[in-house]
Amino acid sequence: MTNLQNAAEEEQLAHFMQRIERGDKIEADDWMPEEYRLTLIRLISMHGISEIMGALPEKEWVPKAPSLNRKLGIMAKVQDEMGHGQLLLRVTEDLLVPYGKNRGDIMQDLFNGDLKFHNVFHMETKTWADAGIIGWLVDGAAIITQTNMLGASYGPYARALQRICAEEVFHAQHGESIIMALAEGTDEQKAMIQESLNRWWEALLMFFGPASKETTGSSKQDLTIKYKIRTKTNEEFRQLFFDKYIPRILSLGLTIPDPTIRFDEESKLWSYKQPDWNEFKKIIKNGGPRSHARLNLRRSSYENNAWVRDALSVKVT
Ligand SMILES: CC(C)(COP(=O)(O)OP(=O)(O)OC[C@H]1O[C@@H](n2cnc3c(N)ncnc32)[C@H](O)[C@@H]1OP(=O)(O)O)[C@@H](O)C(=O)NCCC(=O)NCCSC(=O)Cc1ccccc1
Repeated sequence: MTNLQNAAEEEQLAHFMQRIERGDKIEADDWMPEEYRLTLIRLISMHGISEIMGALPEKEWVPKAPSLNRKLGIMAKVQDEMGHGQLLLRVTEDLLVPYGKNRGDIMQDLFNGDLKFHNVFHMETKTWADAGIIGWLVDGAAIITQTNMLGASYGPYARALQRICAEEVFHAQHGESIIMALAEGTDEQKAMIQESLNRWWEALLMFFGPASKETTGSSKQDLTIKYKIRTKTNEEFRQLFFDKYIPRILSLGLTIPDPTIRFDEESKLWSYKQPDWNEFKKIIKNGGPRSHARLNLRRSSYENNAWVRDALSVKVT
């Protein structure tokens, strides 16, 4: 590369960073550095595919919901999550244009194990309380990370998140309503929530990702903050989750399954028992209790529906 080309590229990059600094929205066909494009592809494809895989744990409870109203509610939620996934895969597809890849390739990356989905969706849903905990606390956690990105520098993602976040608020209310009904129920129902919370607690802490790269060997937090895709670190998100949900959990008479957890008045931070990050690494490499079953289900429904994609892609002359 000549000195002239180098200088032109540096100027282009400086101009891009000025746009980021002054809060411009970057659009799909604007020039962007490859690092920015790859950061977005990694984040949004994982988010999108997690929404799709995230519909499966609750889908298992559609036939077993305890009333018709609950069945309608959980079915609507499952549909919404699949819709979020489709929307986000479309946003990713535009970013993939220079690499000649599309949504089908993202799905293949999932099946090949090259694309991860969020740790919580590898877990079992053993009881109806699990359906409530997912809506109340997993969606609650998702609202914390996703509302932080409503102002993201990448316009198409920020706009998609407006709709997604609005719907996630309904999902959290749906989950809260399941939990409130159980909390006002029999001793057995109350025990069911506590047992579910005990099993989900570690997964909920892991949801926000490790605090630093020492845990997994890599962290993209600095990049997403540098490019103003988000403003807070993984640990700041986890602390916001504690601030919001610990008082609510305790007010229902439940116990946090961590006897060491406490709020430090001086630092204004919660100290808590770290989840098992080695287990986290295993789960996100598709070694969780339901990873294979859910991937198999996704693969077979993708294959069974191939005829619909084929029919839609036929050009009528
Ligand atoms: C903040 C964070 C969660 C993590 O920050 P990052 O910058 O991504 O991570 P960082 O670089 O610090 O980590 C180092 C390494 O660890 C990986 N890793 C980290 N955490 C996880 C994890 N939890 N699970 C698995 N892997 C994780 C990470 O990829 C990286 O791996 P690499 O080295 O690249 O191979 C971010 O992904 C985010 O905001 N995402 C957008 C929102 C979103 O996706 N929402 C969730 C889905 S929607 C939802 O829930 C709604 C719903 C509810 C109910 C039912 C259905 C649907």
